[in-house]
Amino acid sequence: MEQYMMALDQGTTSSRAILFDRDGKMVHAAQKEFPQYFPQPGWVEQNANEIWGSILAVIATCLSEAGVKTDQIAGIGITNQRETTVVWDKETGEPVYHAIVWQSRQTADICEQLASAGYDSLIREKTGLLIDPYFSGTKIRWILDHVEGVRARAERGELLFGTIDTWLIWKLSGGKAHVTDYSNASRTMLYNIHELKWDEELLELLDIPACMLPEVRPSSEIYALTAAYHFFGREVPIAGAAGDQQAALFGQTCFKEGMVKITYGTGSFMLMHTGERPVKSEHGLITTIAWGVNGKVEYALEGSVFVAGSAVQWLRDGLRMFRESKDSEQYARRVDSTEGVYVVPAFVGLGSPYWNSEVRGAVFGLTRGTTKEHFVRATLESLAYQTRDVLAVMEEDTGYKIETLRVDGGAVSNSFLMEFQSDILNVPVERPVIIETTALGAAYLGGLAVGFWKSQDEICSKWSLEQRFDPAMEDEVRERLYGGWKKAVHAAMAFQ
Ligand SMILES: Nc1ncnc2c1ncn2[C@@H]1O[C@H](COP(=O)(O)OP(=O)(O)O)[C@@H](O)[C@H]1O
Ligand SMILES: O=P(O)(O)OC[C@H](O)CO
Repeated sequence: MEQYMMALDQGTTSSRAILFDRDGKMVHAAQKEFPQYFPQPGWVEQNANEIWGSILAVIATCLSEAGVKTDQIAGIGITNQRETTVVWDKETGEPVYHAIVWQSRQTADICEQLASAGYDSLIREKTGLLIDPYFSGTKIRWILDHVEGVRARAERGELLFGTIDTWLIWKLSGGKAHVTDYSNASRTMLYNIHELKWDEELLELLDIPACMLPEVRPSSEIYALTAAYHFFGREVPIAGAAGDQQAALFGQTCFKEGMVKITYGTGSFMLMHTGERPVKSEHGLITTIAWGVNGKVEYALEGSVFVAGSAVQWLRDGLRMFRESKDSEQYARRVDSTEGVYVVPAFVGLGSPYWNSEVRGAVFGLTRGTTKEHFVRATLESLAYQTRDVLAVMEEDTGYKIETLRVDGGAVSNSFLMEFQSDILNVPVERPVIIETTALGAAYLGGLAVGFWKSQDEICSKWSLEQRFDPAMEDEVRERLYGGWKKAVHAAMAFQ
């Protein structure tokens, strides 16, 4: 009977279960969206039980639609929206508060205090990160400070913290395993990425009890078996985990130093593999752990853009400009340019390379002649401009000239976006056959641990190109357009 690896990809807006065969081909996928909560401007929350429910639903749907039995699943790999923070009771399994999502700005005050007390370089040195509400540490602190009775319960050892990987592994294993992997730990602002341990000084600084924290393990290893009674009716090895951006780097087989990928999902994230060497950025990128595999921890340099595909969702759901995200392409193609319109989608501030929590979205260059088509095109173009902001500083920080860019994630099926991306970077863009690279990376990590695949070399041979987009824009046009974007971003930042 044919065997498969199952990837569980728990993203910001939806959960997916995807089956992969030994050739790394997608056999079947099931996907389910779940609710988002916006309790105050700039806050983004989710319900961890609803996330768990969506995972159970996609597992069941995927297996039944594919006609695959549980004894055909060799193992499970997990990948997740990163930084999103859950705190729950270890006896009842009940979360004490909503999951605070990575995009949420509700800890801006705590960050402000840390920055004005001068902790910037200490945090940078130990964790590779900047002080920003993005990371989990201040989100845990916020829950301990704001939810009644929670601090005392945490100090008595009754509560557990986890990012979404940890929460899912804990639930899948019936509460047996409280673990995370190196890549997820490196997003908490509490983990020392050089000494590979939770950092006591940072825990003290944020007043977070160490007993809440999960054990940190490699990204490819059997953490636990699924609790048979739950749903599989069988004990299936949970054999790999990585944050979604690191999993995408793995799925794109960027195993060599200097290789780069960008994933366009809710946000967009460019990661360069830097080998066993953590590279420090001078220009607003962050240093992160790529994964721990084969007894080795490897690092990446990352540019994190908070709003990418979610700007397209905003056009769709907020402004009701079209029914489906993919319709954005036909509107954008109906005009030859935006005629000077720029959209700066800074809905939750700006991440790399600006790191500005206060700035909000803006539109520039409107005239009486501006149409929906210009507006849609300007929004798609903003995704490409943000990528250029990040790529430019990544080249400066590493000294590498980026020759090609591997792309993946929901929005890369938009060929207009890919053409414009290549034009504005003046770099060829390569779209692989499998754009669900995040899930593929998780399957690979899990599959290596259970012997479904033998080695990273074997995996490398499975990457295949679907389409390459070569730059075709004149230099003068490229620089004029990009110059307009820089002016628009700076004008948006001036309006605070
Ligand atoms: N053809 C398209 N053009 C532009 N954006 C798209 C297209 N298809 C999907 N998207 C956007 O991509 C995002 C979904 O990508 P996905 O990788 O599933 O995200 P996530 O993992 O963050 O939930 C959505 O924000 C959606 O608006
Ligand atoms: O949900 P995505 O794919 O945009 O990924 C979110 C990131 O992991 C946030 O750090």
